[in-house]
Amino acid sequence: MSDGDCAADAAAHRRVRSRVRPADLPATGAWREGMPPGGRRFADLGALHLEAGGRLPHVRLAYETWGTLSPARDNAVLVLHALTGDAHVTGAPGAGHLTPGWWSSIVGPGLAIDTDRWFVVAPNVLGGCQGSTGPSSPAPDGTPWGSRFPTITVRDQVAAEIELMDQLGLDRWAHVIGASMGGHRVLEWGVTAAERVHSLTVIASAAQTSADQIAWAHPQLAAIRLDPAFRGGDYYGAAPGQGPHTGLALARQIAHTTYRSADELETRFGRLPQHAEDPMLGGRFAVQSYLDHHGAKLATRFDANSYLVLTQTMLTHDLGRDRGGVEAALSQITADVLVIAVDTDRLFLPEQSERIAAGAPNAGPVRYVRSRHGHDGFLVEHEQVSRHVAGFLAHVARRLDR
Ligand SMILES: CC(=O)SCCNC(=O)CCNC(=O)[C@H](O)C(C)(C)COP(=O)(O)OP(=O)(O)OC[C@H]1O[C@@H](n2cnc3c(N)ncnc32)[C@H](O)[C@@H]1OP(=O)(O)O
Ligand SMILES: N[C@@H](CCO)C(=O)O
Repeated sequence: MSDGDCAADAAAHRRVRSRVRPADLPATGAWREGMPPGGRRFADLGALHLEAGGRLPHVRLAYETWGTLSPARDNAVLVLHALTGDAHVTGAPGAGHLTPGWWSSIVGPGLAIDTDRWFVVAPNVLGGCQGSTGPSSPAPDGTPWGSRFPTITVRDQVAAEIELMDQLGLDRWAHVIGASMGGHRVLEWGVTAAERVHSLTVIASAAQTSADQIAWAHPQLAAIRLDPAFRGGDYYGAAPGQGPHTGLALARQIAHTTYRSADELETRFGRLPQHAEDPMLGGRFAVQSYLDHHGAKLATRFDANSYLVLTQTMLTHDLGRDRGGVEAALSQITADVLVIAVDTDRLFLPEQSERIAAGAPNAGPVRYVRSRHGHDGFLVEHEQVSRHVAGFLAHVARRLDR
């Protein structure tokens, strides 16, 4: 079994995947200066001592790169994915393959994060299942960590990313950008390694997880843990397709509802039945079918233990922990900061973005994406996100004299 395999428990699902996923991309050795971009690479980072205690004896991060590092090494941009994202941000030409990524409309030649200009690096997060060390990776005894995977935090994830940066030979990111869970890490970079980041963009995120967000996550965690196929987290030896897919799909259904706005669901689906199904006779409404679809789809591409571990890092996310509170922590950020919120986001409320902008000394006013889609607006509203990010990066380039 390879490190961080999202489908470790679901070989059967490989047959239904409709397109090539990052796990199928060519794996190459670590990136070295002067190398062309292309494919997924791995960085072996050694042991990591964890914030909550304990250690991971061997940490590996999978990552992809696009563009070329400038001779002055001043054009490196770090892109940090959200909960179920991965290192495959874009399939821009020149990246060695043309499979679209989750931000293909934002990152690429001539796009907002212009890979003709910036050297872009995107790691799969620690705890994930797309090549980086996570619960499906082998523990020292050679079997998957499963239930034994230690508690990790956003700070541990960033500590691993700092190790990656060192291994790549980079001193300072020109820019670090991420949304949602990616935004947690962006902010943590800004505090933990203030001197190593020139500028930040944090999208649809928060400096501290709210009670409401913890509440929404609570039944998601329970849905996975209560699936009999979860087996306390040690399900990797199960027959193909016998993993905790039901629990994971249910968790995604709960989450997906929070990723979209009530208004959108009403406008798109209203009370329409799903095709010929009759809700009066036990059939589904269209919105139920929509959630079934998204739940089932995630279960084909993600590992339930990673979902738990990463969700837990979001729950414990608190930029102010042991730093005198959120405002004291935000005040330590020296980077220029762009904060973007989605006006209809009912999970990461615009107030949470306003708090970041008010607290980070070099943040401008919050820029709003106007969308009917809610939290997922950062993945859907490409033009608006591009406009805000491109404008800010032009400012960053001027400040760097690039
Ligand atoms: C950084 C990251 O976050 S990376 C991870 C991003 N990707 C995901 O999160 C995957 C989950 N998908 C999503 O969250 C969203 O689809 C997004 C954000 C990627 C795109 O949003 P939208 O373009 O608005 O897509 P939408 O939410 O309408 O979903 C479309 C899907 O629902 C399906 N669908 C729509 N109506 C119904 C229905 N009544 N019954 C069943 N399925 C339905 C469509 O067929 C389509 O399926 P497909 O994605 O398999 O092609
Ligand atoms: N669709 C996003 C939402 C979380 O921000 C994801 O799955 O990562």
